[in-house]
Amino acid sequence: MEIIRVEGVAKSYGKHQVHKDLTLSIERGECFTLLGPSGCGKTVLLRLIAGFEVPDAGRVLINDTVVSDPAQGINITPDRRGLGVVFQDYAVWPHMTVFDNVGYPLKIAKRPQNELKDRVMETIELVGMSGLERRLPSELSGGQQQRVALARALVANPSVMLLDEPLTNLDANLREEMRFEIKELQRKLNITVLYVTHDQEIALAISDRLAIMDEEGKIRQTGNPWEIFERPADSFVFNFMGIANFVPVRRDGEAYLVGNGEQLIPWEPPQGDAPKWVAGFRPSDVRVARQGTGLRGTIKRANFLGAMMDYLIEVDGAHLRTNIETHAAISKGLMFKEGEICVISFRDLLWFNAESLTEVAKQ
Ligand SMILES: Nc1ncnc2c1ncn2[C@@H]1O[C@H](COP(=O)(O)OP(=O)(O)OP(=O)(O)O)[C@@H](O)[C@H]1O
Repeated sequence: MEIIRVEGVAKSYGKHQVHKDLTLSIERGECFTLLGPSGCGKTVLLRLIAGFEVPDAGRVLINDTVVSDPAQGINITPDRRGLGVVFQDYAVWPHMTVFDNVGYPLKIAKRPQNELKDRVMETIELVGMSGLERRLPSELSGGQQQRVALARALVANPSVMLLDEPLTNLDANLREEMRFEIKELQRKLNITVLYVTHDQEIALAISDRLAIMDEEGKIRQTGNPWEIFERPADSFVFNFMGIANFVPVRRDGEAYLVGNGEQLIPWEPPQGDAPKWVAGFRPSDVRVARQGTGLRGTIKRANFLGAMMDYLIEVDGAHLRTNIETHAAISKGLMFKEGEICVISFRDLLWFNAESLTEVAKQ
């Protein structure tokens, strides 16, 4: 059952149209991520849902209640939408203790003192901050401050949490730890989370479902992490979810050749009659060997990245990237040097129509 519904929403700032006719549904109890490049309108959408912005057209519903509908003159204020919000720039208040920061939403809601105290202590414990109630934010680490912001968003028992890139300012280790904690909290409290980020890894790690938004604010695909990664709806999604190789192919009778060369691509050819095709594959979907069947190429660049070896390979004028675990490369004799000859084959490959580079040709 859906808990948030955005229906045909449009939003412009002056001449700049950020959203036009955007529709999106979020199910009760799921962790839903909105993933898209910087500036595509993710924060604007969250602010529209939270009630900090009013749409020019369309409606927003929360729990089947219309909370924004300019056509009807409806605009419920943020504090009456039952949402917990952690915005990137919505930091904790520096002059207030942890206790006062977390208790603030209950204080302005004029909740009785006893209830406020119990609930604040309970929420502080929930985010693992017990014992630090009297500290000021300046006496906390970045991760602890982020926990305070989370606690403040959770204290009023919201049915939905809106999180806007809450981990951006944390270092890599802390980011990973916090993303597991957010997921744990969501499961434990059985609440709905709408998470906004441009970080693919976080999105794949925490989401039940995710939506991929392009630069124009258009949603290209909605699905679970597996569907988004393995069954991208188009080349934008495919490319956005990791480095992708797009290699033009030449059709010659039944043969499909790379670039201008004479080598057959060792993969089922595309069906359909697009005038030109492009083969799309991720570096991890390329197998590299010293001999055997496959496409012959030349190692143009060999980069040691610690756990991985990253190779740039030229095949008949086309350049493609592949990577292999360093341990595997050593044990299998695949530590290539620049200029060496290699043979490549594929674990997975998708055909794209070269004209638009948007539609995946179904195999
Ligand atoms: N109050 C505003 N006035 C004018 N333009 C705005 C306003 N808020 C957002 N925009 C513009 O709307 C576009 C979308 O901004 P938004 O903050 O939603 O992007 P985002 O996808 O969240 O990006 P990021 O991942 O970098 O945070 C941007 O071009 C931004 O400049």
